[in-house]
This record gives sequence, structure tokens and C-alpha cells, in this order.
Amino acid sequence: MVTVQRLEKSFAKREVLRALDWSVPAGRVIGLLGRNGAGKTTLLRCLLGLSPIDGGEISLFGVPMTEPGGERMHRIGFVPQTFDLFPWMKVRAYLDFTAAFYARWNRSLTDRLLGDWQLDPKQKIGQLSQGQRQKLAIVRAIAPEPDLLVLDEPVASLDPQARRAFMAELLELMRGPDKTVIFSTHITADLERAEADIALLRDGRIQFTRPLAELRARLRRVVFMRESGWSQAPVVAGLLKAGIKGPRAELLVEDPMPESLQALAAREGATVQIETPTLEDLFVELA
Ligand SMILES: Nc1ncnc2c1ncn2[C@@H]1O[C@H](COP(=O)(O)OP(=O)(O)OP(=O)(O)O)[C@@H](O)[C@H]1O
Repeated sequence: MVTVQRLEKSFAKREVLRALDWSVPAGRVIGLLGRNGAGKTTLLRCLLGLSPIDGGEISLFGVPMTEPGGERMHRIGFVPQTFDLFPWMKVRAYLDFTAAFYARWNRSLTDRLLGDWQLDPKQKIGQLSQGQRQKLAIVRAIAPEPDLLVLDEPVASLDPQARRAFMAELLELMRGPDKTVIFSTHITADLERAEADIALLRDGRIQFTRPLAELRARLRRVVFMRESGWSQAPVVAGLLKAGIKGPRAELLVEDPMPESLQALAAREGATVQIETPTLEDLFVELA
């Protein structure tokens, strides 16, 4: 669905994306994670052709972005982080106006969502709250029934009820072998709800794209404890990250092997514990 090869993007002298490779298969919901400033918005904008790239190649639906993109745009929905367009337009007029640009437009869906999400078709966009505006941006993005839906922190301004309703709606609409959703978020509960694949953006690259369930099943926190402390953390098979906090050496490990960890602890004069981190802890450590 999306293929990125050696993508480079800098602002002035700040390198944001560095030789980034990424392949997103069709039929998946991908949660794009990374710290503030990691480059998530930049990456999403490059994918959609909204931001010029400095190097590398991007293909959508198997077609290089360098090809003319008229067809492609009908198959893409995008919800930007902020939505400040057309403050003078009324909600209904805005949707009708936008519909004219698309080959497909599901009017009954927009009507239902306006009702469900309590958006008044007669209200001016400029008078909507931030959260209402975000809802409108979401309605607008999914009405063309896109094959690829890209959302940049779509739920940041939504209240918990609206977030839940939105995620449910999104998953229902985008279910199907040819539909793909990529959304950036800091809210780990939403990723759990979506049973998303997690793509982690760090140091200008996608470090991995893996199903959430797999990360949850395989990653563990391993804690070695020793009163005399540690000059460096023990090195074990499957080590992803290590840190030292006083007597504790805390390791994030993939598929830890309890017996060899016990043996290592005995050799080091330490005790060892294997813990299951919460999803949020996991991301704090990985990002
Ligand atoms: N138009 C721009 N001009 C200059 N620098 C920019 C521009 N847009 C982004 N940057 C820089 O690029 C880096 C990545 O920004 P980006 O908005 O992509 O991060 P992000 O991961 O989406 O962050 P957040 O989680 O805070 O939304 C930041 O250091 C930012 O300052």
C-alpha cells in the first residue's frame, strides 16, 4: 500500500528523516508512534505529497509519487493535526463543496456521522470547538471511502466518549483487505482498541512495524538487583534497551530466557525479576 525507500527530509540544517525505509501492507491499521518532534507529522505529510522530500522514493498503491497523482488523491483520506480552513463556511456547505472533488462520496455516512457526533450542519466552521472541528475533519476524510486513510493525531482534541466512538467507527469503515489506516497518536489505549500494528519512529527512521499483540507477548522488563549497583547493565540475548537506576539494572528484552537470566544473576551476585510492562511503559521505554 505504501512503500518508502531511503526517504530524506530536513528543515534548514535539521535532519528529521534519515534514509527512512518503510513498507505498509494493505489491510492493516498502523499506529505511528514517536516522541514529540520525532517527525511523525513530517513523515505523514511527505507520504501524501504535501511536503517536498529531499531524497528517496515513495510509492502509494504501487505507483511512484513522481507520477501524476489525480487518480491517487481519490483513494486517500487525510485528517491533519489542525484544521483551520474555511471558517466562514457552514458545516453542510463545506461537506457539499468538498464532495464535488471526489469520485466517491458517501452522503448517507456523512449525514449519520453528523447526527451521531452532534455536529450541527448549519453551524459555521469558525464557531466550532477544536474537538468539533476535528470531528468534521474526520467526517470529511472518510466520506470518500478512501483505501488509505492517514490521520495525524486524530483524537487529540476528542473527549473519551468521542474517541471511543471514533475508533469504533474507523475500524468498522476501514475493515477490509484493501483498506489501510495510518494514524499517529500518543494515546496508547486507542492503539489497544484498534489492535494496531505499531510503527515506531525514532532517530529519523522507522525502527520496526509489528503487531501490538506480538510486542505485548514478547517484550518483558528484566530487572537485576544488586546492592553494590552497576557500572554497566548486563548484556543478555534479545536486549532492546538498558538503563541503570541505583541498585536496579532495568532491561527491555525480547523473548527473555528465564534460566539463563537466573544463571547470569547468580554469576553477578544479583537477583532477577521478569515483569510484564504496561503498554504505556513499553512505549515510554522504546520511544
Ligand atoms: N515547517 C517546518 N520548518 C522547520 N522545522 C520544522 C517544520 N516542520 C517540522 N519541523 C521540525 O521537524 C521536527 C519534526 O516535527 P514533526 O512535527 O514532524 O514532529 P512530530 O513527531 O509530529 O511531533 P509531535 O508529536 O509533537 O506532533 C521538529 O524538530 C520540528 O521542529
